[in-house]
Amino acid sequence: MTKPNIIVYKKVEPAVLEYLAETCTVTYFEKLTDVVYPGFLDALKEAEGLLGAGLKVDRALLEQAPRLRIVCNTSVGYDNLDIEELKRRGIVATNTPEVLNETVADTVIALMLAAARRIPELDAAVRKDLWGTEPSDSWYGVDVHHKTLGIIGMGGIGNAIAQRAKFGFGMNILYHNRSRKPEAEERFGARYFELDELLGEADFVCLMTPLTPSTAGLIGKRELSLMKPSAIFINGSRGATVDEAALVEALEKRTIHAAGLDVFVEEPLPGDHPLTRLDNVVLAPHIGSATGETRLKMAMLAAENLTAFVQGQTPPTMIR
Ligand SMILES: NC(=O)C1=CN([C@@H]2O[C@H](COP(=O)(O)OP(=O)(O)OC[C@H]3O[C@@H](n4cnc5c(N)ncnc54)[C@H](OP(=O)(O)O)[C@@H]3O)[C@@H](O)[C@H]2O)C=CC1
Ligand SMILES: O=CC(=O)O
Repeated sequence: MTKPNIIVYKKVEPAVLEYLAETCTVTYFEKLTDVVYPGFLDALKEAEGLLGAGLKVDRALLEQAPRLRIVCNTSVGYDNLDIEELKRRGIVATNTPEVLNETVADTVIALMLAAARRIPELDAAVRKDLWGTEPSDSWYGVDVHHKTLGIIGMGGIGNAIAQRAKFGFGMNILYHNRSRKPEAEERFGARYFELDELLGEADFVCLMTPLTPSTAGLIGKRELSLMKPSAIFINGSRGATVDEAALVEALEKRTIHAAGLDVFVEEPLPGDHPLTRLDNVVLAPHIGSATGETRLKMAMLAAENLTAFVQGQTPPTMIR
């Protein structure tokens, strides 16, 4: 029996490619910088499966992919996929939930600590030989422990953040979500708040929703104005859940204290972006899940989804 042609468009471990090659004929692009990347459109014409993350899979792309039957994201977020259009065409889509929860929560906590204790700024000062010349109180930060954390989006990752914040740092947990989460209320003593009330109460506001029509621009000028002047805002979701211009203004005018950001409207973030000029923001290059161990698990889960599908089974983490 001939093996179905598939495209892997993101760098994955050789073990993942070997596993896929057992059931599929793989065309591999380590990094796809553009859909007109040499050879990609030709491969797309024959492809029955696509595996990777971030590629915008919309009607225009699907017009170029007449044989496509499955799209496997190596990410939990799937805002790159036009799900309605895929469904209309009977194409299955999968993502990688759960396996990255702990790693992304570590990143979010790292951003909270780095922003509160000004780690990147002070690292730079030490390297510039300023230790000993600056008065020590100019390097003071703010405490994280026992403060109030407001989590917007109490899903898999939100819960892993709450776990760390509650039991590691003794924080008081508030949350806002599309639906109530009795288990989180029970486990972390998390209290449900409407969005505006949460913004006014929290010392740390952490945004962890998917990017959807209902969350695009969820945090804008008005929402930023509701936060405390001492608030630290963390975005681990997607850049477009926040009005970035309004966030820059709030940080510049210090109407909020600081921010820690892993995601941006334009990625990679341009080197001359206004955010890069601010010393009260910690910037990370969308590395929430980026450890070797977790990225391997994510790629393997995507590969298992694809393999199950070509073998006539239901993929384990199908988007419904
Ligand atoms: N920075 C990074 O590297 C990473 C970023 N992410 C981002 O994080 C997102 C969340 O991941 P994950 O926790 O696994 O997803 P989950 O689906 O487990 O959780 C998302 C939560 O957001 C809630 N939610 C959805 N829409 C709204 C809304 N309009 N208002 C309030 N809450 C809402 C959901 O509510 P309900 O329970 O009612 O559905 C759910 O509880 C991903 O979609 C991705 O965009 C993920 C991984 C890494
Ligand atoms: O941003 C990463 C994801 O898994 O979603």
